[in-house]
Amino acid sequence: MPNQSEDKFKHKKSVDLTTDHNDISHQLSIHTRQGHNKFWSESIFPLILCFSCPFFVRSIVFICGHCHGSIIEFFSRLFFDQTMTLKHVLENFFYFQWHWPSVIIIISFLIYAIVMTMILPGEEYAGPITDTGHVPIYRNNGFIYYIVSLIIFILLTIVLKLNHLSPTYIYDHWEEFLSTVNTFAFLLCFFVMLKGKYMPSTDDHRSSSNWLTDFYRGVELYPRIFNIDIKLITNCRYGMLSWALLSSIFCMKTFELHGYTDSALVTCLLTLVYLTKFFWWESGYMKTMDIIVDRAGFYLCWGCLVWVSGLYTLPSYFLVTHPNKLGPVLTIIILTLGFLSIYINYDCDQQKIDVRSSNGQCKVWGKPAQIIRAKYVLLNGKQSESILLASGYWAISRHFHYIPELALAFLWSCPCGFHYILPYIYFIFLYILLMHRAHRDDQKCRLKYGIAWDKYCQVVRWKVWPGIY
Ligand SMILES: NC(=O)C1=CN([C@@H]2O[C@H](COP(=O)(O)OP(=O)(O)OC[C@H]3O[C@@H](n4cnc5c(N)ncnc54)[C@H](OP(=O)(O)O)[C@@H]3O)[C@@H](O)[C@H]2O)C=CC1
Ligand SMILES: CC(C)CCC[C@@H](C)[C@H]1CC[C@H]2C3=CC=C4C[C@@H](O)CC[C@]4(C)[C@H]3CC[C@]12C
Repeated sequence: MPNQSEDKFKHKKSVDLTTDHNDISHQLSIHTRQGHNKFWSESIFPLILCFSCPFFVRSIVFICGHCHGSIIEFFSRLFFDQTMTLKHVLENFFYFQWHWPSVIIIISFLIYAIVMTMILPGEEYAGPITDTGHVPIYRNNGFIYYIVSLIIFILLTIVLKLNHLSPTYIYDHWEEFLSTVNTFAFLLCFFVMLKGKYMPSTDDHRSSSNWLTDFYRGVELYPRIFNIDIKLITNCRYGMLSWALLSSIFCMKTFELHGYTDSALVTCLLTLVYLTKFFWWESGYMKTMDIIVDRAGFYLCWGCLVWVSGLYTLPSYFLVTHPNKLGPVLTIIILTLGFLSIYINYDCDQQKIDVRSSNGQCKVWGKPAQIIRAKYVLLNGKQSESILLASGYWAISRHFHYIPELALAFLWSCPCGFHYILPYIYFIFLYILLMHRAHRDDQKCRLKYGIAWDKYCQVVRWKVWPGIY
């Protein structure tokens, strides 16, 4: 049920589409909250997250490396073991380090990502028009970038092996590596914030007097330096590729230590196929909430550099020290269900893209697409129209695509077994993130489309889980 404050905006004719979810909640808060609540959401909340997230990622690695993957052991050592005091933990955990080999790897990787993004061929495509009338232009070379990068990685691994070296060096120095990425990511976010405040690339920016808010949420929607799109680099070209490479490196390390291990292979394969799907659909990703709604700040940039490296790779990382034997039957079952989840998730995103690119003149599951034409007004007064698909997956629930996404996260974590909760932290995080995202997206669409969205909600009642939520 929409709440009262949402109702106020239901028939709002003009919606600031440059705003993000935080701005939407900000608009709502004008009507519902008092100043001291704003102080919490704009100062205390970002401050807590900027401190606790790095600490959280670091703790997870520490638990894997020093507490046998057991959260209970971590806390019992913390409270009852004299050799590990809270002071020791905090000293080690606030980790702004420069580990020089890691610095070289990170900078080289970043330069590689930027150069390849610039030189690889691909047709130009446009992102959605912003409220200020800006149309971001990208080159569609994500998939070729991913494939070329994997080939280079394989060749590099062979060369390193011939010289008695291995990319698993990164696993061996994972704590230093992650600390260095963390330092680097904080510096980058600070730089991106300053750039947004003093030299914004487009008019789609929102700066406040509160630097904490600006640091956490970001200032610019489409920051570019020498025409290089920062969000494309951090989210896709660095973030997603590093996820694929790190999962491969952790799988290689498991093989180095324990020989062939089916559990590590299953997790790695599912991750690689999922990320292949991601890069295939990258131009679709550049039209999602992360890009058109969320600005470049700590949440997105630090998240894609550190949170993804530390938390999204956790099942593969955990398997290095906790390998399992699945056997051929379980291997085949998990792989089949995993590939099916990836396919359904992709198909669902694709249905939406197809219906919009054909202006509603396409078939969905063999029948003419059921659509709702939703009008909205940009801040500059111009009227625009979008198509809402009300058949296929989009008739089952309004965010049905999150279900296969969650199923997959569970499937690539379950080779870790069920003795420890740690490898499921990604799954738990994703569950919370997606349920909250479904809510945020509903708010955003209601503000944008008004009655048309309500009409869609009447046809499709459920947010995510049919019959439940
Ligand atoms: N692993 C991870 O950490 C995460 C993965 N994901 C994955 O990323 C992908 C994209 O997800 P996400 O960014 O959340 O969502 P999307 O941005 O792709 O989808 C939501 C948007 O689609 C449009 N829309 C909503 N309903 C309809 C409809 N019925 N017909 C047509 N368009 C509609 C609206 O945008 P508009 O303004 O254009 O109308 C809405 O804001 C998914 O596959 C998801 O599973 C997502 C989050 C986290
Ligand atoms: C507490 C935090 C600092 C949280 C940071 C969260 C971000 C790192 C993630 C938020 C949304 C995530 C993503 C959205 C959609 C995606 C498409 C999918 O196909 C691949 C993954 C991803 C790009 C994913 C990546 C991490 C987030 C940006």
